[in-house]
Amino acid sequence: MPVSDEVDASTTAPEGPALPINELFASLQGEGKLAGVPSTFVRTSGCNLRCWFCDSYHTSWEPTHAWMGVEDVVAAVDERDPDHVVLTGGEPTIHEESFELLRRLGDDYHLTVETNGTVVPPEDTPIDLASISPKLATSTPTPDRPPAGAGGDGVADAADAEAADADPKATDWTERHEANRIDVDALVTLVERYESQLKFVVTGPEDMSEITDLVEHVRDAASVQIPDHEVLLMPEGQTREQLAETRTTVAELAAEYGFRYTPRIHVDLWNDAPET
Ligand SMILES: C[S@@+](CC[C@H](N)C(=O)[O-])C[C@H]1O[C@@H](n2cnc3c(N)ncnc32)[C@H](O)[C@@H]1O
Ligand SMILES: Nc1nc2[nH]cc(C(=O)O)c2c(=O)[nH]1
Ligand code: SF4
Ligand SMILES: [Mg+2]
Repeated sequence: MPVSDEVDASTTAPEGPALPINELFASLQGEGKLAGVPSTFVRTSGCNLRCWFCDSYHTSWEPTHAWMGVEDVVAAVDERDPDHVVLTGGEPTIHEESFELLRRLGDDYHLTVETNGTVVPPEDTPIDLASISPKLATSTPTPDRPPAGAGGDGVADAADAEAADADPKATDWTERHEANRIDVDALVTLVERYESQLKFVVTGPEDMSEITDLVEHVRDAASVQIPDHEVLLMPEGQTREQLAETRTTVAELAAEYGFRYTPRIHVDLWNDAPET
């Protein structure tokens, strides 16, 4: 579903600070060190990257949204009365108004921001957990790895390659995604400033050398420790079936390398249903 029924379906931005909202819902945090914690999710639309596997296709490859004033988002969160709020996307940090929203929510809620780690928020932005998911080389879209979301079957095959050639979306984004997916300085600032987790989407053993190199670089440059238990390996997969194929390998890699494994419990529970 492109835009949640729960969000006001305004197609034009209201006066004052506003955000393009794709979904706003209550669920359990499905990933990372707060997995299982009841949380209200605010999902902005729009992203500066294009992972081929993006499970939020309608915020990246085909962004759709309704505009909500920041005050209306705050009211919708207050109505659900959670302890924890998760701001996600798309990439929430590409919108200045996300920082205004966080400032408005900061006194009342524990705030997690799900981010690809390419943008540093203004210094006064309250964030209790920076959930950083740096994007690896295997996230880059190519004709062999076209977008898997909404309508795709998640299996890159000749038909997808042909479709990607015909529709230049995937190849248009190959270079742009590759050029922008990692910003070590931004990652260092984020881990120095906030309680953090580095949550890597893992497609297989070939991802491990890039993960260990990147973690080493960030550790060398940062003035804070990054313990192994804050480096999380998460299996790639938008559906139960896809996760069933990757999770054992990824769990075994976590055990082998001493990093933490995170499940995707919302996928186990509700598969790829919207607003979960
Ligand atoms: C949709 S993203 C939005 C936040 C931000 N743009 C990012 O990528 O971190 C939310 C989380 O889902 C993860 N994710 C997206 N598609 C996935 C997939 N197919 N399998 C596993 N994790 C996925 C991202 O890596 C990120 O941790
Ligand atoms: N339940 C649930 N937990 C999540 N944790 C991070 C999510 C995200 O899309 O950022 C997410 C999500 O989409 N659903
Ligand atoms: S960075 Fe996040 S929202 Fe953007 S395409 Fe990748 S997974 Fe999707
Ligand atoms: Mg999600």
